[in-house]
Amino acid sequence: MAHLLKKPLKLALVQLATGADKPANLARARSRVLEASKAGASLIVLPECFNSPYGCQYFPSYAETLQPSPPTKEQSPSFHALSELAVESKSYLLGGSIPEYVETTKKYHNTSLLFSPEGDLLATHRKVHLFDIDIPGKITFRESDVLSPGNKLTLVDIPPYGKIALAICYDIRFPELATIAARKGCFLLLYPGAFNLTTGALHWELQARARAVDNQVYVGLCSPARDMEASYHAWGHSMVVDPNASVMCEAGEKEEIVYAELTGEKIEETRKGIPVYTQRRFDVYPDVSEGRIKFDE
Ligand SMILES: NC(=O)CC(=O)C(=O)O
Repeated sequence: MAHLLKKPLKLALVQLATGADKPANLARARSRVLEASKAGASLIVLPECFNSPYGCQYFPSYAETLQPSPPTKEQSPSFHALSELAVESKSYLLGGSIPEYVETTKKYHNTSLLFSPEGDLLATHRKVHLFDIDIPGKITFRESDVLSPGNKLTLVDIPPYGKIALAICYDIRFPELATIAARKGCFLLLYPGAFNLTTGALHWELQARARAVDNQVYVGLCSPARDMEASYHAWGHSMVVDPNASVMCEAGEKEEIVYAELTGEKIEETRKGIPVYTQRRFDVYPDVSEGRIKFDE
């Protein structure tokens, strides 16, 4: 049987310390991505809102325009920084997310961008599930006050490795998206994400391990570093989880790069040992991946 992951892949998650200065964020991202590439990573991930602070009050002033593609440097300095950096680092590079403004619709989105080692934009994913929560005395957050949701799943082929799925932070809480991506052949689910001190302690690792064990695939979560001077306190703890739901690597709270070696054999071995993958009873319940789904493959 052909492996879902056709060649071993070194994945790097850059838990970047971000601040209010966008050019400084981009410069910092550059030096950390080059460090990861020197360490042998061929897929490098930056966190959610890696070019800006995270918060509704920041989205409009940091937003960049991506259309028409490619945008000019004035429209999207982050697009060009990522594209050039992918070439320089000779890696697949996921710009975790940036605030995006769409002139035609006058809407803002939380959008991640994946570039090939040749610097081409392979995919964009707009956060599908917006982070609207209210835990009294702890945290209230309403992304939908400013942002609009994306309306598609994003599965991308990254030759010679195979297919990966892109989603952002709160998207991880919706297991249907992960299940569909896995059933469509993805070997890795990537979630740049900024959980916080309340929800991070509760659910960050649990969600990562749950999506992995449900689907017997690799899962990567990449957070900004924690900054207690910022208005939003990111959880940190970027991690890669293997298809058996074991944590392969985990960052602390500060800026750090964590690495994991992914192999197709590990997926096959996990699925052979506990063969839920082939034991599903779609005669009893429907296969969610067969429904009406909006894709960007
Ligand atoms: N920030 C998010 O989008 C999600 C989050 O913090 C959570 O789900 O918890």
